[in-house]
Amino acid sequence: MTGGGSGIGRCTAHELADLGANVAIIGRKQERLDNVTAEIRDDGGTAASFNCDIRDEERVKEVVAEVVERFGGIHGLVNNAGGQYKSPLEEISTKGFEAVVRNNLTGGFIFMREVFNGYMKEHGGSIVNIIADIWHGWPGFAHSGAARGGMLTLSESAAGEWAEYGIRVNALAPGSIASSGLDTYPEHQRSYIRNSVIPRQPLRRFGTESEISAGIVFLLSPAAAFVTGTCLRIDGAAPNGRRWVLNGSNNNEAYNGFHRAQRPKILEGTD
Ligand SMILES: CCCCCCCCC/C=C/C(=O)SCCNC(=O)CCNC(=O)[C@H](O)C(C)(C)COP(=O)(O)OP(=O)(O)OC[C@H]1O[C@@H](n2cnc3c(N)ncnc32)[C@H](O)[C@@H]1OP(=O)(O)O
Ligand SMILES: NC(=O)C1=CN([C@@H]2O[C@H](COP(=O)(O)OP(=O)(O)OC[C@H]3O[C@@H](n4cnc5c(N)ncnc54)[C@H](OP(=O)(O)O)[C@@H]3O)[C@@H](O)[C@H]2O)C=CC1
Repeated sequence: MTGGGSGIGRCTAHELADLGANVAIIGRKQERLDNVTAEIRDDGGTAASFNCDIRDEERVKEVVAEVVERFGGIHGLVNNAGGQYKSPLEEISTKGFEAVVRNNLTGGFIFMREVFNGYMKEHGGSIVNIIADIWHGWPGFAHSGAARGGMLTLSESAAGEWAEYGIRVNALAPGSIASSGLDTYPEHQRSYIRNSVIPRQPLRRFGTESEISAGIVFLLSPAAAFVTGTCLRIDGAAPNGRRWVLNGSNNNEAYNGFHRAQRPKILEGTD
């Protein structure tokens, strides 16, 4: 479980441990990892923490070997670690773009490859890659949208290539989830989500960490034995990228910046 020290990862680690799994809690901040490991042990479960930056290839190799040594195998991998910052596309530096892609795509790729080579190739397993609500883009988070879109197709490719090894690979896309991760954003951004994003979503509320962990557990479990190469969207039917068009009373305002000659024929005579 990468990113197991907080939020969705912590919640999923608890749920997996309750179901009897031995859980490897992976992340960078040792105190968080130790806290979650202690919580699970207090509840009677089995867990161990592994300090690791998912972008550090050599450390990932070591951690995969340590987990196999400690628990005897890796039957499930949850690539959950990730995050990004909000920025207009034109202001994202190349360094910032690459940092976000490395955290949300390359790191997950490294983990998948190492778990495949270090255990699953011989024994099979299930991989769940956490992405985001990236349909129709992710305005304000273009770097992360690009990385998560990459993670989606990476999951589909891996599902095709690794099916013969008994490995299932799926993505899971959370919508707006009331998690510790969301709490890291400044209040004005959170209130924008609360007041402008959530009301345009059919279920009109934030999702919870446990609603995401339930989906992860399903995809890891034998109940999903015939599910691979797909994406489970748990988002209350959030429109995300489409919100820019859905914002007005009709769609015409989306064309306001266009010269008359460029406007679609269907809009002629509507203003
Ligand atoms: C609509 C409302 C929705 C409001 C919010 C909507 C949320 C939607 C739901 C999503 C929820 C979640 O994902 S929950 C997960 C929450 N957690 C996070 O998001 C954690 C975010 N942070 C990180 O993971 C990392 O800091 C990350 C961004 C990957 C960068 O890590 P690194 O250590 O590799 O890199 P750094 O050295 O920090 O930065 C590298 C460069 O990146 C750029 N950079 C980094 N942070 C920056 C920042 N805050 N602002 C500008 N630029 C930044 C700069 O160019 C940096 O270079 P210099 O200029 O040289 O410094
Ligand atoms: N909450 C939401 O609304 C949504 C969340 N998501 C995604 O779901 C996932 C979990 O989010 P959530 O629980 O909300 O947020 P959190 O910020 O609580 O969780 C992210 C976790 O990832 C770990 N992490 C980040 N970067 C690295 C790294 N390079 N190496 C190792 N660990 C890392 C962090 O721990 P540490 O800093 O200690 O390493 C942290 O525990 C993230 O990928 C997030 O982007 C997607 C859509 C919506």
